[in-house]
Amino acid sequence: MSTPRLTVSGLAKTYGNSPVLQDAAFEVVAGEIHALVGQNGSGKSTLVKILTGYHGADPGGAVHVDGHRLTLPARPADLRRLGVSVVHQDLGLNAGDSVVDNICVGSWPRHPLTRLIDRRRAARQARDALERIGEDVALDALVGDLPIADQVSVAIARGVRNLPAGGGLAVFDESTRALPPDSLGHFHALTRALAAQGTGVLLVSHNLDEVLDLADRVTVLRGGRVVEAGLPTGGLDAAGLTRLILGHTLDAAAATARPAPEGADEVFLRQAGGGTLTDLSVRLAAGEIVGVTGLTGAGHEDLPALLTGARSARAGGELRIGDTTLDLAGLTPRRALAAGVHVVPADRGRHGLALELSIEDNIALARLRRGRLRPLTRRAHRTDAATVIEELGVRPPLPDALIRTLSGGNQQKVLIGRALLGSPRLLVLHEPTQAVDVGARRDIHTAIRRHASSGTPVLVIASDPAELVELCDRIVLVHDGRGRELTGGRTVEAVLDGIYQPATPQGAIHHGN
Ligand SMILES: Nc1ncnc2c1ncn2[C@@H]1O[C@H](COP(=O)(O)OP(=O)(O)OP(=O)(O)O)[C@@H](O)[C@H]1O
Repeated sequence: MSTPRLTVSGLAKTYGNSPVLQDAAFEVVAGEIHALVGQNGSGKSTLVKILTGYHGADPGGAVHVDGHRLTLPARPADLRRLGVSVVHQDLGLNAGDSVVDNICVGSWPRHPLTRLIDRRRAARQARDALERIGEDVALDALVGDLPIADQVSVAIARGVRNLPAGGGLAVFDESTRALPPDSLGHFHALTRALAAQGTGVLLVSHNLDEVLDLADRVTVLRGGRVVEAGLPTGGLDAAGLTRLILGHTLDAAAATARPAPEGADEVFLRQAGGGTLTDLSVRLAAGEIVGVTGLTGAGHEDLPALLTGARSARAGGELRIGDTTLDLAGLTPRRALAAGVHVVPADRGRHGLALELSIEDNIALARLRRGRLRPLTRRAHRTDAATVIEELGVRPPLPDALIRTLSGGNQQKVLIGRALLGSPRLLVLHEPTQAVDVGARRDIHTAIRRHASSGTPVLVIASDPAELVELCDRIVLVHDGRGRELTGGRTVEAVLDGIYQPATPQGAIHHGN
């Protein structure tokens, strides 16, 4: 076997009295893609944060990069010298900054005497980094204006900029979590090319297909301990990997589809437009789960903001819920809530949860926001929190735990569980299972189905075709701002085919009353 780029041995981390990583040991060798997987809260981010210098470790453990021992907590200068870099969750780019700024942020080249930023050298380094991965992106462009494929290139170029040619260690920390399926291929191709040059790649991902497709070997964390170190992925399938991650298999029967609800439409979203969306109509019967998807920029991602009333200035169309008709153009968040529209955003940190408050307070806050006149008693808040923790399997199961201290997936569970508590007349979920492990995804789907079965219509806006096929009774595809329903079989292939095809008049949804 070739030289280890990374050797982790006896690594441990304790927060207060809680050991979250214990005696972790594994190796990443030159030129391999090595996946690090585990349930939410199993310690993956903690390990990555130790590798990248964000956290120190308990005494006793060691990290070696190319045979050199890294002093912990790792210092940025040491990481640069040894060639360790990270591509952050969701690419971690700043949309409002240029390509050069995004690639060079954190380690600008400076003039040796004046210590001022040397912009010419920065541009050269950014271009070199892009060239190394075979990409060519306009250096002055604002990253937010670039197509997602180019944003992927910029994020990876930033990751490789400080790596020695053909060497070093690149850590991809859930980098593809929110990437749409149409840019995943590009990401995977660049990652493979990087490893082929000799760089070691450590890939943290909840996407089992991605792990099986991309990684050569996998290390599995369970409850802070490594239960498999460097297992070749060749002999593994999704069920086998699931068993390793959870410690048990998932009950296949629990995932089977339920009969599609029938009955009069409870909700009619009619000719909705705003942002990139121009014409989307969706009808939902009581208890129906309808998915909405499309390629990046097709317009479906604008739907959550339209339905919360956050984008009403540029909106058009109407939303009918029972006897109430809301004009999307004049919709305010207060009116949307009063009509019973609950939207769970994709960006839980910015629009969803108060990170410095506890699980219980976050749940109580949501009740207040929904305009309850009478505040609930403390005991009711406790019961709410206990319900969410139990139903979604939140870890740690402590109502007083601060949201900030929860792993990403457990934060997501609180967000979804909280939304399911109320009795919305329309529940809108944007990427409901991002960042959650394979078991939690099943729990979330079961909870959504159970909720729908009590009569709530649910709209799911998501980019993963497999998730939509698994969860939804019907699927609407958005192409160039216009929606049409997927007809025929609901399969992953049909969704993927459909999102590339423009709407035809026959396929469009009937707009009449
Ligand atoms: N600052 C902190 N204080 C206390 N506990 C923490 C803190 N940060 C993380 N933890 C705990 O450490 C454990 C491991 O969290 P970590 O973020 O490493 O999990 P993870 O495997 O990355 O999960 P996910 O897949 O959900 O991101 C969790 O139980 C979490 O609650």
